[in-house]
Amino acid sequence: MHLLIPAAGMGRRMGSNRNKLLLSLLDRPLIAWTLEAASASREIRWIGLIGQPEDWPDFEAILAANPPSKPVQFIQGGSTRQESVYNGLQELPPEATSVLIHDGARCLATPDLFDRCAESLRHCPGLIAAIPVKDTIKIVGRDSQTIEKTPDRAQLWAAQTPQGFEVALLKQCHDRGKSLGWEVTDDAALFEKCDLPVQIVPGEETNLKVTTPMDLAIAEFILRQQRPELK
Ligand SMILES: Nc1ccn([C@@H]2O[C@H](COP(=O)(O)OP(=O)(O)OP(=O)(O)O)[C@@H](O)[C@H]2O)c(=O)n1
Ligand SMILES: C[C@](O)(CO)[C@H](O)COP(=O)(O)O
Repeated sequence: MHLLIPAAGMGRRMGSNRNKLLLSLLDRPLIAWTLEAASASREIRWIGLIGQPEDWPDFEAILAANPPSKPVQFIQGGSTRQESVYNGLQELPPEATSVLIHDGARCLATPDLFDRCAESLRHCPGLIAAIPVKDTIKIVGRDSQTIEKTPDRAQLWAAQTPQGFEVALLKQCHDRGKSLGWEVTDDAALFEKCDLPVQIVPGEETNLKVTTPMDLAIAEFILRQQRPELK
């Protein structure tokens, strides 16, 4: 299985002046944890690491400190996550028929989650890891003040990554999105817009996306629970 890791963001919501994936989480840069989990997955055979060229020397140093058990190719990122994944798809080796896409910022995903997604992708054209929403969610008017409605929680799932797709279909969806100016925050949304089915794979409650400084503190807490030897 081929894996693309979008890692070309800035981390504006982190308030950082550099890519948040290079910030420290315990004793290592955040992206090192993501790479370690992908490397430990039995199913992943090749990793495309999508980044901004100014971060490549840091990525090289991270890989040199913990050499992964599979090839890693650097791919130039775009100005949005959507563009970065588009670039990644163009650089997949020709033999890649299916692909998993996993945010570099979801650094607590386990090797087992990668393996379960890869296995499920043998039986469907598109999937995402997701978990049922715990909160009651309100749809609020554009004034950000008044509730318009309360959707049925039984139908609400929080989207995570990995997300996985047949490469040919995902490329078609990205091409269509690009030509029609669609702006989406995940790849499943492109599949949905093209009326293609996306299956749910049970995600992990601990598979948070490190977006804000508070997420970084929570990720550190979870990592200490998962890896008691690091305490
Ligand atoms: N141009 C971009 C923007 C984002 N990403 C990646 O997409 C994932 C999810 O994005 P997000 O958490 O929003 O990261 P940032 O864009 O860095 O954060 P922010 O939106 O706060 O600036 C991250 O692994 C990020 O590196 C990317 O590859 N290319
Ligand atoms: C792909 C994703 O992680 C699923 O939860 C998320 O949509 C990324 O979006 P963001 O807007 O970059 O946080």
